[in-house]
Amino acid sequence: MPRFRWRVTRSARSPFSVRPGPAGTAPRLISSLNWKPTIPVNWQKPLCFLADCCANWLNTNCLESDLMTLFPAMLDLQDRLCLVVGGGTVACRKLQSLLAAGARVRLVAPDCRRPPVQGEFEWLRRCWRPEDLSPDVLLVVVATDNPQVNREIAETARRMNILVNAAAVGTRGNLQFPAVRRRGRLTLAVGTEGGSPALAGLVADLALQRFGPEWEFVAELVAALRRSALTAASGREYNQSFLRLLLDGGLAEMVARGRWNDVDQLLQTVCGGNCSLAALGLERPDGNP
Ligand SMILES: C[C@@]1(CC(=O)O)c2cc3[nH]c(cc4nc(cc5[nH]c(cc(n2)[C@H]1CCC(=O)O)[C@@](C)(CC(=O)O)[C@@H]5CCC(=O)O)C(CC(=O)O)=C4CCC(=O)O)c(CCC(=O)O)c3CC(=O)O
Ligand SMILES: NC(=O)C1=CN([C@@H]2O[C@H](COP(=O)(O)OP(=O)(O)OC[C@H]3O[C@@H](n4cnc5c(N)ncnc54)[C@H](O)[C@@H]3O)[C@@H](O)[C@H]2O)C=CC1
Repeated sequence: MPRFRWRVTRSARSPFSVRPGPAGTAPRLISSLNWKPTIPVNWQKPLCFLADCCANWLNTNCLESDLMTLFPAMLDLQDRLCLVVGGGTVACRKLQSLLAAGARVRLVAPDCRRPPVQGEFEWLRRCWRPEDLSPDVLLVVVATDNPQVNREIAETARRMNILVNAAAVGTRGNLQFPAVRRRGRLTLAVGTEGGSPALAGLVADLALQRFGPEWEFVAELVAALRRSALTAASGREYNQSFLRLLLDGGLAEMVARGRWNDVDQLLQTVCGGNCSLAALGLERPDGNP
């Protein structure tokens, strides 16, 4: 069966409105659709009302996630205060990712089902209170199993310009966590704008298979190369052509197989005679100079 999908770019609007007619005449029905309605005058007001109701309903119930074009960004959360409300599996997963990012985390929940294996956090062992959203909170994860509480926290936080990660259905947030996999400094982050978080996880897993453990070293190497040989001033094309030559020359495979002499050889061929792992300040993982 074909599946209809609303394509609305901003908030949904009723396609109809009523404008007052000239003095003494009935109000006019204005349609923004390419359809000129011939509707009996006494139907016009109820029809507008109905269309408004539909638009409101769509706005609050269906279109929130479809409307968004989220801006993907990497946040520096080091020492920033993040609040996690709820202590279930979901909240604990988010707690763990925030701690891994170096955030200062405050958990507000009567229980904590899966305490993180690593990292320290503050735990207010009770239910959420409005004063928990102090102005020094940068972001709040809303993950209780109580929809009303979730909505209240999210609304209060948005009013205070605090970023809201709404983990639960029916709560409106403005920051979603993507599925993240890492190879050292190479971060693979996949999002589906709330469409299917499980798919995001699956695609991230596929990407991780494609970029195996050797990519951690590859990313280190090209970062060192960028600091020394490649430069921001040279622009993208210059940088990319170097990187292409290295990758097409089999850099990742050489690293994966520990062929460090070949890596040095490739660096010399592509980047010039003096370039080598040692010259870039990188230790060979096999310990040889
Ligand atoms: C909007 C968002 C807000 C946010 O939480 O940030 C959100 C919302 C919701 N998730 C729900 C369900 C599930 N979420 C997961 C898993 C993940 N969810 C994550 C992110 C996001 N989830 C954000 C959108 C991101 C995007 O779309 O790109 C990931 C990527 C990152 C992370 O959580 O850190 C992590 C992947 C972990 C990984 O593999 O890396 C699984 C699978 C599992 O648990 O294994 C399920 C069950 C299967 C399914 O439903 O798909 C429900 C329904 C709850 C209910 O039915 O009660 C809601 C609420 C709703 O849909 O309104
Ligand atoms: N975003 C995501 O990835 C996913 C989100 N969800 C949704 O996230 C929500 C939480 O899911 P789970 O962790 O599985 O729930 P859970 O039932 O395991 O835990 C709920 C937690 O909320 C706490 N809580 C309840 N009222 C509270 C209050 N007033 N103040 C502070 N804490 C309070 C409870 O003590 C408990 O620790 C649910 O709405 C669920 O549907 C579910 C799966 C994945």
